[in-house]
Amino acid sequence: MENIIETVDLTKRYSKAVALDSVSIHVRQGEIYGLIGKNGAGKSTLFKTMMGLAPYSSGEVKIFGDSSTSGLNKAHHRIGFMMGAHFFPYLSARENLEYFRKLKGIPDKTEVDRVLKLVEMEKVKKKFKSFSMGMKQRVSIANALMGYPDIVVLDEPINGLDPQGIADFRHLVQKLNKENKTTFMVSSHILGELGMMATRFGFIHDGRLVEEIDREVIRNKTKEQVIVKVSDIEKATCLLEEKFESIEYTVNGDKELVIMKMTDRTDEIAALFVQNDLSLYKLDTQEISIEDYYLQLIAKGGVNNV
Ligand SMILES: Nc1ncnc2c1ncn2[C@@H]1O[C@H](COP(=O)(O)OP(=O)(O)OP(=O)(O)O)[C@@H](O)[C@H]1O
Repeated sequence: MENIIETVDLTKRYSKAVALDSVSIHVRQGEIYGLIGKNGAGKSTLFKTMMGLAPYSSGEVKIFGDSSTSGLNKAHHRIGFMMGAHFFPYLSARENLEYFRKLKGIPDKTEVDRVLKLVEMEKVKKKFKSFSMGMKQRVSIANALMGYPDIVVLDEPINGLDPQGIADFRHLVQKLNKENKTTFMVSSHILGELGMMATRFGFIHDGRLVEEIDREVIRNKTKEQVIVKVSDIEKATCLLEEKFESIEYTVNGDKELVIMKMTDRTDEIAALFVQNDLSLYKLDTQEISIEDYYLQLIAKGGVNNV
């Protein structure tokens, strides 16, 4: 698959802070790319530099394979972008979107109705200022979808949505991705929700992209853990290292071991501990959540052997 958005060693410094530190992302055509990071990780800065709204200190931004200023200007017109929900307070959703339709030069007058229906806001008549946070987000998402953009970039679109709104949003993104082949790039600090939606992830932490990974690859990696609770963790790890060459494990607390890629050898592990007089309180295989995967990744500074 072709990279539709790419950054090469993109670095952005504010006077003191390094907001982006040599970030190289690769968003491929047709995917739903989840950009995951805590508050302050650099997600908004990445979007702003990608969209030409903030200058960067060094590196390169390429959209549709073009990094020239004129190429990027053209590309930005093919991207629906949402960052916050900033609209005229005394206008309705329809009036606000009508304003942006004209501003964006979209000739089709039915477009406002189409996108309002997509976010289930077509019947709302009241003014923007009296909207709930979730309604504001919906209008903002609708605005990004106007004009059938090839790429839709959404900065924290889930913020303020209730659980039903989050589920609706997920279905909408998946539907547009499938039916219109729209590429999505969506950021969030709530990984659980994007975990159910994105086909690929970029994990960003302290301005660095720590990993880019397909959902399927994470799924395979997170399937293979054996969780062991045992009376003497130190002895258990010594036994494991003696018996199994290049075993990978982490220790949770003082009594739980998480052993990677050994789900087919649980009998041997149990026998090893019992024969060496260890009390085995638990031996289980489990799939870890993408959230746990991410937390482990961050804890290890970006190298995950899960
Ligand atoms: N205009 C600015 N001037 C100085 N520092 C800034 C500015 N904008 C962002 N930063 C800093 O850059 C870093 C990245 O911020 P950014 O807003 O991109 O993070 P984020 O991942 O989008 O988080 P959030 O979800 O909280 O917005 C932070 O340390 C932030 O304080």
